[in-house]
Amino acid sequence: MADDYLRRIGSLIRDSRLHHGWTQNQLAEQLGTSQSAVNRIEKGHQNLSLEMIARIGEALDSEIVTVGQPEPSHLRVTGGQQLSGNITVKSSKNASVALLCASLLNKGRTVLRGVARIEEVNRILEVLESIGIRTRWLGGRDLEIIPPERLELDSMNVDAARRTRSVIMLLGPLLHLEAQFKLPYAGGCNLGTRTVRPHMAALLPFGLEIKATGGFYHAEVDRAAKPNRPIVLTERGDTVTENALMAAARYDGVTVIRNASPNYMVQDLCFFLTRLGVRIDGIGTTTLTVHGVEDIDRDVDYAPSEDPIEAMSLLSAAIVTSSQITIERAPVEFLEIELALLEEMGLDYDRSDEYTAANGETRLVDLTVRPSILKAPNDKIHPMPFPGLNIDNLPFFALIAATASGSTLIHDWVYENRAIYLTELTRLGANVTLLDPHRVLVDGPTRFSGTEVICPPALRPAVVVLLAMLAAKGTSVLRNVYVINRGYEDLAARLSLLGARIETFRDI
Ligand SMILES: CC(=O)N[C@H]1[C@@H](OP(=O)(O)OP(=O)(O)OC[C@H]2O[C@@H](n3ccc(=O)[nH]c3=O)[C@H](O)[C@@H]2O)O[C@H](CO)[C@@H](O)[C@@H]1O
Ligand SMILES: C=C(OP(=O)(O)O)C(=O)O
Repeated sequence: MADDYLRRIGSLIRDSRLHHGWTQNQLAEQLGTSQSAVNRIEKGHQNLSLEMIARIGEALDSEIVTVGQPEPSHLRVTGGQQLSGNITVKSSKNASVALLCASLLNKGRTVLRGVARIEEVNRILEVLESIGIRTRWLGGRDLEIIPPERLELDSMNVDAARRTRSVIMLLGPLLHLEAQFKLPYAGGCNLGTRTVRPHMAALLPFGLEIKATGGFYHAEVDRAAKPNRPIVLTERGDTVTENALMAAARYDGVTVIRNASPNYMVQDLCFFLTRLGVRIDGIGTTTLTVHGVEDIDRDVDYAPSEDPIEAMSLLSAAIVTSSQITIERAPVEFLEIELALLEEMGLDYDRSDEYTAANGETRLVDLTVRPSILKAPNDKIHPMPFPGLNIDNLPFFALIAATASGSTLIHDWVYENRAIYLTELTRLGANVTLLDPHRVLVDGPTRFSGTEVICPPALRPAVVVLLAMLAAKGTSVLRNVYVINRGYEDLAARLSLLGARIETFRDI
């Protein structure tokens, strides 16, 4: 068994043991082995037979690994537990997938450090591998990416590609590599129609023409085309800005992108491109001036920053369970509006002095959240492109509003479908009224009670339901949690380390 797997299995065993509140000695007793053997197993220093893994799984009443196609996995939550302790925010899904796509711009070796082990990253890795790119976990969470001489786009793993929205970000890099190619329609969260036209408009000045038919975008590249005036994005979208940046990065000239998104994943991509020798003026603003380079062949090392949406999820976990926890490494510059609003609602919390993320740029803090009595905010809550309240954080405000006294109007003007999923909270006892597809009215406070829910097909609403279950009296079941694993690494196990009672199980 490869060392990397042994370490991962070891850490799953450790998490599960801690979840049971057992010492290494206690687990050793159950297994009829020594404490030092358990210690070696947990550190990944011990070869494990399948029989041993099964015995450990049985002792801990938890499936450590599955063999073959995994069945859908579910969570059983015993709510009402207060959480305590410290938890560290992991790197963001959205930056990681953008950087994986951007690694195609580089003929050299790319190493991405501290990448969260999430399903969205796995799907993009499957896509990259299927077209001939060598990818390898170096141990822990560092990823190595080495491109081949020539891509094999016809062998693309279409199933994996269709499960992500991120695959759309291959358009920008591929236009430099191939004169003709096709990509499957992008998937991701099912939030109603999500636009592709802005991507086509942003990439047309680089000669990329796309026809969408039969489930694929068919692309043709006119190499003579040049972006001879500023590219004005018709909407300030994150992935569209990233596509424009990746196209501009290998264009031998200067490209100005206006109405660019300055959001966290875009900033991470800019910092990464800078390491590849691309000069970008205006990082963090809505006008980016990119001094591209025709050829990039560098060995590069970069660590994407921490996920503001995960930080917001953890803040919400503390709030709904009335707990004191410390959230370490929260990227505060992407949470300022959220924190200001929570303060207005009455949240009692402290933040540490700022320090810098491993990318050398992003400002981080540790946030200590204390139990607070919240009231509804004075005005409706609505998202805006950065530096506004992040659209992906909006669902968490519906949950928080349900714990606060008074009425809160949540207005999701961006997505056609996401607000609708927030009505799932009514199953757990919240008072959420859908006023129209974009607006919900939440009346609190709520005494949540446990029940069974199937995950909505959207990441953040699914996490919101899970967090409500942590607050709910009694036992709840959350079914089909792939959607959560798409964006969060071992969320259930990490919450369990804070004292939540969550078990993972599968249908037989
Ligand atoms: C892989 C990735 O990075 N995904 C993120 C990215 O998706 P992505 O950039 O793909 O977001 P979309 O292109 O789907 O845009 C989101 C929605 O916003 C609308 N829109 C956006 C900007 C604007 O100025 N006007 C406007 O109307 C679009 O029409 C669309 O309906 O950004 C979204 C919005 O931050 C996040 O929810 C996603 O997590
Ligand atoms: C909408 C989201 O993701 P995606 O763009 O990958 O569907 C999200 O991260 O909440």
